[in-house]
Amino acid sequence: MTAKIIDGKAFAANVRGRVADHVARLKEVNGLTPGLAVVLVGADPASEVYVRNKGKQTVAAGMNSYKHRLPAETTQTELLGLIDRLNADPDVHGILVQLPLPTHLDEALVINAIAPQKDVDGFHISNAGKLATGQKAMVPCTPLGCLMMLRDTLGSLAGKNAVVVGRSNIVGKPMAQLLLRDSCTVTIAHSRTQDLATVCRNADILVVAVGRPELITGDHIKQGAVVIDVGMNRLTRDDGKTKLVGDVEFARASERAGAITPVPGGVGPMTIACLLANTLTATCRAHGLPEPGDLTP
Ligand SMILES: Nc1nc(=O)c2c([nH]1)NC[C@@H]1CN(c3ccc(C(=O)N[C@@H](CCC(=O)O)C(=O)O)cc3)C=[N+]21
Repeated sequence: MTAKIIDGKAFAANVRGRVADHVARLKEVNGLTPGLAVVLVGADPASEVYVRNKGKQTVAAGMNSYKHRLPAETTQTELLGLIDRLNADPDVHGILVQLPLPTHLDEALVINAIAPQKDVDGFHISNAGKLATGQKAMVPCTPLGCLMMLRDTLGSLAGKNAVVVGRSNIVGKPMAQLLLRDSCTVTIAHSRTQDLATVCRNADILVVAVGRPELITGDHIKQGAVVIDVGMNRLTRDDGKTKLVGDVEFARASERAGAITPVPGGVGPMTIACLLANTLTATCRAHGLPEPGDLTP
């Protein structure tokens, strides 16, 4: 079998289009413009590019983008002060603090200082707890994007065996919660799992987010499985150029999978589209308006 390639780029463009339609209506009917504040501490070049892309797409969807660039030596008190101001600002509906933060800053403390209803990353302890207990939450963007692509590919996920490789708070754990909510039988595997290939070969749905280039090979894939590759590993080739590869060995895996996401052009673009969707959702909730049902889990 040769897998269907799930076009995350096209899917993301469709999501952004739907967000833009909702935003246009919010403006016209309610006189509201969603606003997303992005906070970047320090000057990591990769982060700069990524933050610039987010800003562009935010504006293209008709939303306001507020960028806050702080020097690497910003103190915790200064950063918490900015978050307080953004929490109190009625024009800001979503706040994203770009991770990782410089090591002298306490990431958990900073994230938990964001007002949970403005936490468009879904990283706040309150949102994680709500997701885990089936309450309405802000859902992390990457798992939300993966869920949308899985539902689009498979229809109902009920009863499927889902294996999530990776147990991070930002992808693995919330992904497992979302799959469980959709009535999958969920296994969370990780770097210490014994006989990973056997565990993975049981998966109708395989979501990989371990950050190890091409750890998952064809040998790990059940015939016809749907494979979602969250990995983004930048490798330097012999000629000095860099290339982006996932956590899945794409060529081999697509000989067995039923459908698979590429890297780049798979999960990455969906993450940003879902950030915009979450900002729209946060705006609707802040104003007691009906939520965009097609853009929330
Ligand atoms: N608070 C916080 N929230 C985040 O969501 C967050 C973060 N911090 N820190 C950094 C990571 C990284 N991240 C990416 C999302 C999309 C692409 C993306 O769209 N990639 C494209 C192109 C990649 C390329 O060619 O460089 C693709 O996969 O096709 C990349 C990276 C979000 N992050």
